[in-house]
Amino acid sequence: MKLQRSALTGLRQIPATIASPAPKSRTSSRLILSSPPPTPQRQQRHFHALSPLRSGASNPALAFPCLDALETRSAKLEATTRTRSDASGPEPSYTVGATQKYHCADPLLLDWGGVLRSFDIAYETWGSLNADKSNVILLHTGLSASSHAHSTEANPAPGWWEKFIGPGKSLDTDKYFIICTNVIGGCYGSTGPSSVDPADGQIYATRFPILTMEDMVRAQFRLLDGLGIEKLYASVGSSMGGMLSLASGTLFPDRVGRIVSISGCARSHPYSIAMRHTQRQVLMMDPNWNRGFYYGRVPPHAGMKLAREIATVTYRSGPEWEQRFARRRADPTKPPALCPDFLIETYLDHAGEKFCLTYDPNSLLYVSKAMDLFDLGVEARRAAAGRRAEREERLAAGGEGQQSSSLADSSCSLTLPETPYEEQPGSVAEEAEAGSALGAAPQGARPPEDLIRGLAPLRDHPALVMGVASDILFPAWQQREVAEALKASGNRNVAYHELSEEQSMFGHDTFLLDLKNIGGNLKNFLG
Ligand SMILES: CC(=O)SCCNC(=O)CCNC(=O)[C@H](O)C(C)(C)COP(=O)(O)OP(=O)(O)OC[C@H]1O[C@@H](n2cnc3c(N)ncnc32)[C@H](O)[C@@H]1OP(=O)(O)O
Repeated sequence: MKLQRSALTGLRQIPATIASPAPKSRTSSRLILSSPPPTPQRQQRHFHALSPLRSGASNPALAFPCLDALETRSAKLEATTRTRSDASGPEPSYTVGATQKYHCADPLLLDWGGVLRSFDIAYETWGSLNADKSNVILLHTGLSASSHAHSTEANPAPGWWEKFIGPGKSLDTDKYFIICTNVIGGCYGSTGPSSVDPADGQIYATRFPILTMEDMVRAQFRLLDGLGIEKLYASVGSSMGGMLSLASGTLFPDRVGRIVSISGCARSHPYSIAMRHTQRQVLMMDPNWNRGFYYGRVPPHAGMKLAREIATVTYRSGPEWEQRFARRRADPTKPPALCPDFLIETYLDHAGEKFCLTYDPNSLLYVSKAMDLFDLGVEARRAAAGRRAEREERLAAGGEGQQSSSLADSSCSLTLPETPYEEQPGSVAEEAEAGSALGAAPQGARPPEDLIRGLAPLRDHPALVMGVASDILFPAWQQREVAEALKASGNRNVAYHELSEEQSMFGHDTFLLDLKNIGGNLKNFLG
């Protein structure tokens, strides 16, 4: 094998076969041009340093297997588009496994002005409904989960809460009839951006309206209406499901018996919004996203992969990764690489790989935005009610014609203001005094008045709130805030459990993994 001498050190020998010439970059020429004027000695050194450039680059170009893999996937997906005659495109159907489906033919008016003229809800059930239909538990999912919380006869694959559901389990199917739905906005059978708009027979894509948690809950209660279920024994959820659970109780206090919120919150805080923002941005910057109109074409799988990697950083914890991966590299015998190299990097890469073609990218955008918009404070709830009332009035007055103009009004036209934003020192503290600010209240402090009043509809509902100290996405202070706000609103039946770092290092994902504490407390609470 022919060997070349390393240009700068002269120490390393590089096989010529892998020493492909690096592309001439503007950066490197700029660097050379901006060097200080050469002295005779420096000139001599420069000659030695630069001479290998005459016969090629100083160093071989690095290899990028992570980018090769993305390109290969794009090419495969592209080829699928070309070879498929039905023009349905290369993206997966997303819906996995058999579910039951409820079709609601009545329009659903949404909080931010959009409307679904009709919609489907995919759902699955476990256990038996009792004669007076009083044993129903509505189980809410996290952001990207389907209704498949547990295996069923129709779909025997394990569900996302397989170990928590069953006879004698945390959600005891000997006692309760458990219903889990895919949320609207999702892609596992419920109406979402990848569904067809009944108005024109085309896929919604980003013509799908902005959603809220409350919209998702209203759709779920339409399903309950359809099943003839007047009141839930309990509303149970973790993560986004915890938000949905609280939203169910505040929207329909007479139709919910008990509330369980695990690693959820009563309103999204700026850090969680920031983390979801970055995920949406990397996804939307993937050229294949095409402003949401990628159906029938190569989907934005690279953006999805990166979004999932960022999400995974928020789902687990540093202490867990310290124990699990420490600073180990995947292959310490190889030189470092810019592609995944450390075990934590290959882990994130794997998490992104697993997810990038299993969930509809537009669903990720809409559902994660709905999480950002979540706020059960009384001011936000009043404002939403006001908007709805106004919209309903306009629709009633104008009928179908008004409906389309209401949709046009609801389309987002926000642009960044030309005047630079200026921080308002003191305003947050003042708002906190007035009881309406977001923020981590010191332990034992009274929660914001706005939230106490917003959660007041739940004052008579036995409630279980659980949090995890190692969770950075829905931090434990938010769980304490929910529990304290419920108590401050007059609720005397609030159970609060916080798992210490010793009990769980799994961060936000603890709700999926900790059968003993999460599952145990849930079982005790439900009775
Ligand atoms: C915000 C909301 O509303 S909800 C958010 C909820 N969270 C999520 O959606 C994330 C979901 N989490 C998962 O899917 C997890 O896999 C869980 C919770 C189901 C299981 O977690 P764990 O059992 O701890 O496994 P984890 O996924 O961390 O690691 C195992 C996987 O990583 C792979 N892996 C582990 N270490 C490495 C590594 N260093 N390099 C590459 N791959 C690795 C394993 O091979 C395994 O792969 P597989 O899943 O394809 O079999």
